[in-house]
Amino acid sequence: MRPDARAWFADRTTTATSLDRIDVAALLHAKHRGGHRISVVLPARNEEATVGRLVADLRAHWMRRTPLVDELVVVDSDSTDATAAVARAAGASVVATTDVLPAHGTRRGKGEALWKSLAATTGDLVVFLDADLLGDVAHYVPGLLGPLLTDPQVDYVKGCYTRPLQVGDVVLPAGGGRVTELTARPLLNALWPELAGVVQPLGGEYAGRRTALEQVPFVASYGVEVGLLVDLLRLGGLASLAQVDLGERRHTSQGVEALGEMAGQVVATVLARAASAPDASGLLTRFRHDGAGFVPRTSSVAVDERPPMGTVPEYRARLAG
Ligand SMILES: O=c1ccn([C@@H]2O[C@H](COP(=O)(O)OP(=O)(O)O)[C@@H](O)[C@H]2O)c(=O)[nH]1
Ligand SMILES: O=C(O)[C@@H](COP(=O)(O)O)O[C@H]1O[C@H](CO)[C@@H](O)[C@H](O)[C@H]1O
Repeated sequence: MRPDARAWFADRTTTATSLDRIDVAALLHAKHRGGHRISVVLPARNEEATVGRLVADLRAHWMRRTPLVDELVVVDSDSTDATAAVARAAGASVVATTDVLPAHGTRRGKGEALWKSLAATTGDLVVFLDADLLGDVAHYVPGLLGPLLTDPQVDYVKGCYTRPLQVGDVVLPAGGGRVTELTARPLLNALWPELAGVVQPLGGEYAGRRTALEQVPFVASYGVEVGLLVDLLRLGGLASLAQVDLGERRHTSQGVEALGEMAGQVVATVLARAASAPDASGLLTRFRHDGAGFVPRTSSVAVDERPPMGTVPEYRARLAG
């Protein structure tokens, strides 16, 4: 690792692997002393199997027992299952991406749900968690908030964790984060070596200051994490970033075929951010074998992004109001 990445990794990595490793009382005090309002956002597309327990746990811990979180919003991202009803029944506020900033239309993708979440929440600190997380992850919330509540220089905090991989009924102790290991990490190391210390650049659990998040574009697809990381590096420098070891992360994993398109979206975003990038086609061709021969399938992975929320008139009017 380059000296700047190594120094960042040493200075900006903290540990919050369980609740007994976190001084929640101190965080509550810092929240009140700083006059902070905290939003938790769960982008969810067809997560009826996991979103209810997750919402119930997070509300019990951080809204009922300990008033750390002020609002918990599930962003329903064109779900075709009962995600919205299950989340609402568990106590979450639920907004459909189509209902937020309707004049701007709705694009497909996780990043779109996250971009719209800024217009559907009010916290000056925003925590993002995937809605397909498994196991006890309540500590993720105070863990991610810690650096934001205690260090005014930090604008964005990434969770990091070991990533078991579930294959059928077997859970392998490692192997998760396939797009990270095979695509994002090599590209980030090559193009932004100062980010080499980021353990989970694509991890879906992170938190940020609204004042920073509203100044950067949100890639509508799965390119959103890598796009935010590069854009927030450019906005505030390495010193404005931090990461927290949250222990282990398990989630409902997609197959390699779906991850192929995700990887394409990550690569397209990296190419769009790397000024020296050739004029990327925005297309990805993959192949299946139909028994007789290889059948190509081309899909668009072109970067489709939303502008910084701070430039959207309706958002600015809401802030002014
Ligand atoms: O168009 C989308 C795709 C995904 N997601 C959500 O984003 C999170 C991460 O997506 P996914 O689990 O598909 O990615 P993985 O974790 O498998 O890489 C999950 O809560 C999804 O429900 C979303 O809100 N809209
Ligand atoms: O890190 C990764 O390689 C991918 C896939 O993880 P798995 O191989 O399914 O554990 O998962 C992440 O990437 C997505 C794109 O940035 C994020 O949106 C997901 O939240 C995150 O789980």
